[in-house]
Amino acid sequence: MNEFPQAMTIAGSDSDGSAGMQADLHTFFVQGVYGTSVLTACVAGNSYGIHDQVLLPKRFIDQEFKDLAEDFQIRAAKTGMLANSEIIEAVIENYQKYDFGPLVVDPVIITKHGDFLLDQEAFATIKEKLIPLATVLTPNFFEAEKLADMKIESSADQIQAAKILQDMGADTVIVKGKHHDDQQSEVSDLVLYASGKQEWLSGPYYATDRKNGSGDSLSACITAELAKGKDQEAAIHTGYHYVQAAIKNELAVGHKFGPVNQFANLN
Ligand SMILES: Nc1ncnc2c1ncn2[C@@H]1O[C@H](COP(=O)(O)OP(=O)(O)O)[C@@H](O)[C@H]1O
Ligand SMILES: Cc1ncc(COP(=O)(O)OP(=O)(O)O)c(N)n1
Repeated sequence: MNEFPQAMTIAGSDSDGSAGMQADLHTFFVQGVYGTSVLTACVAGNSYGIHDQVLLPKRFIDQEFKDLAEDFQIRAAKTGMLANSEIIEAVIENYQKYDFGPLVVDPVIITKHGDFLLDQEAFATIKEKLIPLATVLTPNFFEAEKLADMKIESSADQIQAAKILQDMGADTVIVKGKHHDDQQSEVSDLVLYASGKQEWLSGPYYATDRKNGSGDSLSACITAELAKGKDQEAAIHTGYHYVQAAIKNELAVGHKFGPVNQFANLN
């Protein structure tokens, strides 16, 4: 009993299944990990965009954590959409109360199509209270700019932002590369490990409209691998290759901006 690897996503539901909790649970499944979930918010949307959001009350979030803590042996967890300071504080309080293993923090601020999923007033709470709990922090370049309070225009800036975020208390920081220019040939993510070791994970730039949920899939795959007992470096490498395959092998669902293809990683 209870030996099967179990992980937890603390995130919002994205109704079109491309990102958020759905992407996390798809990824856990594909990676052979049992997925549990603490739902923070519900987002109504489809491949054309997001059209409404509803946030869940703290008492319900507290109950979700309590129920999972009492019954499951969760070995790793990740955060996604946390919406505002009240929800972030509730997540931190519960995370510190129970033992859910290492925490992957995906500091979701905005989707790649410009919809905000976090109130601006919550940036300080993420920086001061959530980042210090992160085993692995996975900002995209925009989130890294906001949280490190600097512009990222070069590889040196990517490293500098990672150092600033590590100084806030995260163990390992992945500052994901820019990918917004159809003229670019490569995308490079920078990993700054707790030891100080730096590693560039680079691959081809894919000019596709089917990459919703790329960031969630990366952080969820790292979480799944940590839940299986993999070390950070191995978990990050697996996560990176998982997302590369999911972007490269397009999946035709939805009519506009589709999801990355989690099925590409099924054996
Ligand atoms: N067009 C692309 N071509 C190649 N890799 C990409 C592309 N878009 C995203 N990635 C990769 O997907 C992963 C998630 O990054 P990103 O999309 O920036 O996260 P987020 O969804 O949080 O914005 C990273 O490893 C990044 O390098
Ligand atoms: C409910 C919900 N949570 C998170 C996201 C954003 O997902 P992410 O993978 O970080 O970014 P995109 O690649 O989808 O922009 C979301 N859309 N919905």
